[in-house]
Amino acid sequence: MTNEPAVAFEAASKAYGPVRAVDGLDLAVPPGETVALLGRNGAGKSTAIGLLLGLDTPDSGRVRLFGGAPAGAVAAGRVGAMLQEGRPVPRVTVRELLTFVARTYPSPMPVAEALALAGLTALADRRVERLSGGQVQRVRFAVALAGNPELIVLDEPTNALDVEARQEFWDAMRGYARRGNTVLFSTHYLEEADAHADRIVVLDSGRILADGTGEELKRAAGGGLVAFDLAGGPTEWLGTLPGVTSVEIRGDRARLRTDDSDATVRALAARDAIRSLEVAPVSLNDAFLALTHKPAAALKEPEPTR
Ligand SMILES: Nc1ncnc2c1ncn2[C@@H]1O[C@H](COP(=O)(O)OP(=O)(O)OP(=O)(O)O)[C@@H](O)[C@H]1O
Repeated sequence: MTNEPAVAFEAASKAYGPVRAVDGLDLAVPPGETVALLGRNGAGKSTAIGLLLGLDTPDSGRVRLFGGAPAGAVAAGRVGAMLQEGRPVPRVTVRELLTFVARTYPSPMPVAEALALAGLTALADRRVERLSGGQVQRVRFAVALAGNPELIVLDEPTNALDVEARQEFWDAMRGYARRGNTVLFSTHYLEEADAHADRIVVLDSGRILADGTGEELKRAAGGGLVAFDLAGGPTEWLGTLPGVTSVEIRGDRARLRTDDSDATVRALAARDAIRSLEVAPVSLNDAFLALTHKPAAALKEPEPTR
């Protein structure tokens, strides 16, 4: 391993006519990190991934993989990818397919190892067209592993999978990441980004809106919510409390947004204004909305877990 980032976007831009799909993107991913690219439809995730894999070239700036041009890293098998478009399912077994793909790489991962990592050992002799959607997605993951890559790039890998298939997919991905490999995946799902990535990069209109852990995004979006009963008390002083960024009064209940819940609660307690006190962290969903300033309808959420 070198000290080079696994992935580096350096002021990379790509426009389609008037649309700046990727707009001056600067992003470095060190080896071993799992990063989620989070954004709404059209945020620029797939375009960024296309640039990263050398499928497209930036209009300006550049993209480097392990310190070199993407095409070199891809040809050497250092990068595996799972893109969105589904290819027709071949009429061969899982093992046959993987064996065939592995032969196209200079130093492939042993087929049995790719099968195990993708959770497909028991399905190795099943024909691909007889698998479920979730299993096919893991076959695509195994195909991406065939070249024994150090970096894997996944464009919305769990789209259209049910909860169980999603969990199985992420288990497979984590097994790969635990070996010290780098993962970059795109998603619309906040919970998936939070649960499976070390770092979340929020993209909007081809630019980075936020970059950090789920916790950091929540903090950046304004910490928490403190609510309590006013019990007929005055309200004009609430906005001056430490940490408070906004005040909302509904009936006899005050709801304060704060970037320092602890300080806000201490100040309220000093005034004995803690009747039916409620303190809640800002949700990741709220954080994302605050960052993108878009209505909730623009977001997709995964189905609730069982
Ligand atoms: N080949 C293309 N020709 C014209 N416009 C394009 C092309 N590819 C992408 N765009 C536009 O660039 C912008 C970014 O699209 P991109 O597919 O990268 O977003 P995304 O975040 O991956 O969205 P999704 O979540 O829907 O996959 C969008 O406005 C899209 O319409």
